[in-house]
Amino acid sequence: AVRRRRSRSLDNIRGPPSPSWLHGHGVALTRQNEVGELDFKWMKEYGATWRIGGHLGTQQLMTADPKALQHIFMKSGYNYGKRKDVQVVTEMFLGPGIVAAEGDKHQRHRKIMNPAFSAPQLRTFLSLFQDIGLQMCEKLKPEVEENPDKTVFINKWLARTTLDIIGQAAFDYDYGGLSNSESPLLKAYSGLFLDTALYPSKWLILYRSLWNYLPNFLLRIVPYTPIKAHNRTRRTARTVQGIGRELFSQKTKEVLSSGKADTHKDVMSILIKANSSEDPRTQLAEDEMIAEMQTLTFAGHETTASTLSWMLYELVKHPNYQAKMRAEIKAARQAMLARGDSRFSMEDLDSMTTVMNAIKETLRFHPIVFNLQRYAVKDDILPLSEPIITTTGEEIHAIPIKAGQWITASLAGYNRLRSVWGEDADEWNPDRFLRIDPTKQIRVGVFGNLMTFSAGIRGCIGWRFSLIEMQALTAELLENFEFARPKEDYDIVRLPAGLMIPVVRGKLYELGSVMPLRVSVVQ
Ligand code: HEM
Repeated sequence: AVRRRRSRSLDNIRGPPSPSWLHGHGVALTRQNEVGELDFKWMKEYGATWRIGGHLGTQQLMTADPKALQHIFMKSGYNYGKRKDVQVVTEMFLGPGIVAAEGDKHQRHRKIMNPAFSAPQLRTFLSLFQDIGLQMCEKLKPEVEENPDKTVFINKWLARTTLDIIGQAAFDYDYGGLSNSESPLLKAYSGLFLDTALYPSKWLILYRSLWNYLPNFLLRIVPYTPIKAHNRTRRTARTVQGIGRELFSQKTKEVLSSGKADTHKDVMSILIKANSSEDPRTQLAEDEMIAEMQTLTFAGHETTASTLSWMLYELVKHPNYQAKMRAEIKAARQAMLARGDSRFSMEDLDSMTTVMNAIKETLRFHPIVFNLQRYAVKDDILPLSEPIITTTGEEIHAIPIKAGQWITASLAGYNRLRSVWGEDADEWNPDRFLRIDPTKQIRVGVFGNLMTFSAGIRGCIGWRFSLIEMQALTAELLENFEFARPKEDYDIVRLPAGLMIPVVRGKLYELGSVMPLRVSVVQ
């Protein structure tokens, strides 16, 4: 820590004064009234890159700059690593899988997982997404028909739906999200972010920062510190692991028994096949494979459900756009029926421009992963596309970075840059994608020049899965239902709880994370 303090290299970068020597801005960032509140404020004051206070008087760089993000995530390989505290917390949640792995180890995980996430493979899941989407509609319909004024917590319905989708697509297994309200997984995940990641205490924040200075053998012990958030995390992880272990041994037997290998198309079977044909020295171990299942279950459901919830929230605020999307879906349905098909093909869904733009705009405006933490593995020069003015009044286009420097990538900030998204970047307006020319933007991210799925070798492996799922579910939802403001006047805020979660202002402890909407059946 002393060495890091001495090697401060950001003295000439402007930024807000640190509110505390002990915590820096660590506490303030977790206490924002809304996700992005501080990022947007600081961007207005200092430009797209600025300095914030770290723990024990250290400095951190925060950036939303396109070129800087491209450099960190897409051009530097593993030179900007995940911090140890982030790795340990991730491993507590998800086990020793792809998200916690670093360097060569990560490459090994990614190599085994990549084949299961190719575009042709994912397209085969479309009819599954549509089936489960329809099941959700069939279950929701009687509830809203019976009581048209009923307020529906749509995020809960979507989470149950996406849990079933990931269960079937990834493991050919029914998690019972829609059919069983007592589903052990639903129970384990319910309220998880509120219990483990919202408003961590000052001491927990500091304690975790200090993990970065501990030797690896001690890092194996810290998750067992008897802290409520850690206990809850490990309990949830144990439940998911238990199911994963059973499924894994069953699947391994099925897939590796002769003659059955090619009949299984779920992600896990593909992974087991890919792993078995690897050189034994680079194969994933059983606990790593089980961690992959934990990861897919966790990363593969709440993320998509949450993004869809935010899209419906915006569609309630923009009823004309909602009507435009419904008309587009209906027209596509008629064309599809006229040619003798009974289901939308991937081409049909891809041709729905207003739907796709609403999804893209929601990913931009409401990035559920709103920032990512990294540290510089070695000295470097960080290039900027948006030059900044230093404390001495000089304009600079690059920042020297010392090895060990902590950097926070503001995904929420980048997604609101006026230079990239236009003067109306602070408004939800899907039509911006009709006017934006992506070839004139600096290329970042894996999709639509957005940073929401991150980028490069550690970018979201499931982005295409999620996109097809959102396209299919949106078509089903909007064709069947209309979404409007609930009778009660709810003020929704975006709280930082690891992921960005929707909460009714003033009702956090009463309702938990909810997205209340009025839902009626389209006549
Ligand atoms: C709207 C939906 C989603 C969003 C916004 C999202 C976002 C992200 C982000 C920002 C990362 C980088 C995390 C980091 O560097 O620490 C990531 C990684 C990952 N995501 Fe997603 N994700 C979504 C859906 C999914 C789905 C559906 C799956 C699986 C089916 C998935 C699986 C993963 C995995 C396995 C990683 C780790 C990749 C690696 O480290 O190489 N995600 N995601």
